[in-house]
Amino acid sequence: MPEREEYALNDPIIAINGLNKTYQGGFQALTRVDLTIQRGEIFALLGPNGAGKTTLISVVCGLVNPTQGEVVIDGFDSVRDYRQARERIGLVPQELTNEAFETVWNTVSFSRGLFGKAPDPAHIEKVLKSLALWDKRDNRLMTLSGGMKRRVLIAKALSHEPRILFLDEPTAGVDVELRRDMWEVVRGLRESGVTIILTTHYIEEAEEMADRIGVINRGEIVLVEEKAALMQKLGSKQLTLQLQTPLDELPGALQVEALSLAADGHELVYTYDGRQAEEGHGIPALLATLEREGITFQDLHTRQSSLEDIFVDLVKERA
Ligand SMILES: Nc1ncnc2c1ncn2[C@@H]1O[C@H](COP(=O)(O)OP(=O)(O)OP(=O)(O)O)[C@@H](O)[C@H]1O
Repeated sequence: MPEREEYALNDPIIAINGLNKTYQGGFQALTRVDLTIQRGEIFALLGPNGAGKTTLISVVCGLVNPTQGEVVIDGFDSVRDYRQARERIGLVPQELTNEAFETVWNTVSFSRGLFGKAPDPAHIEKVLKSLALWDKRDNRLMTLSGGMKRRVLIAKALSHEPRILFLDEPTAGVDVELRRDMWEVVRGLRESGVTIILTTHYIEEAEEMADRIGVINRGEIVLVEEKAALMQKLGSKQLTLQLQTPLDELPGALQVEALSLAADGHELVYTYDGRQAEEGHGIPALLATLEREGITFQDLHTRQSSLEDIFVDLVKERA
């Protein structure tokens, strides 16, 4: 393990190596998890219910001990150097666990104190302003809306100036508008230099926010990829041509894997990704073949597979 002094700025901010977690009672929630998180990125951890997302976050945050393996946070071991490691992390938990009768200001200031940090009203003010909570600073938590309560959780997590922020299902159960608000908040935090790891069920959220995406299923990381590369590699597109005259079957020249007839021969469906174009079966080649064969079409539309399709396929494959 690297000594703290040797830790370079371009080293990953989190390095997880060979992590296993077996809960008392014998349930293995994490199996050989290796994962690195780069400084300043937004990493989305996707997985179905019970996949191990919260367990993984809890181990990284030092709340749950690993059975095997290690986590190094900004150069500090999460077990051996617990205090230094934990100080670097802000955790926004899934559940709303606020003191109903406290004010926003007191709650957030108190959280900072829990990390042994000296009071810093200027920092608390900055955090509250960045989360649009400044006007509510003297309000009791019970008087806030659900969305504001969630922001208070983020403010608490940021009170001690962490470099890493974990958001466990940040927008579970909130309406679309509020979800978009939260995304703005998270983007702003990234711009201020905070590394962000979020877990989510909402594929749209990962698609919208993440620089990289990890998929966890049954305690194993089954994929980690740049979002753009993932979409390109696994995502496919479909071109549907509505034929002028229906076909009973595809002529020989069109009998390739990527092509099929649909809607009783009224539609020709072409499923493609970057590969077909490289192999000379791209759209121009298809259109040229159609012309040669005298097949005409009256309309067309395209559809791109979403991260959701990719995710469902991945998790299904390994079920
Ligand atoms: N304290 C515990 N003791 C025993 N088993 C546990 C404990 N905590 C979690 N588990 C089990 O470990 C597995 C992973 O749970 P975890 O909460 O990490 O999943 P998750 O991916 O966060 O799920 P969700 O999306 O539903 O929050 C589940 O099968 C869960 O029942």
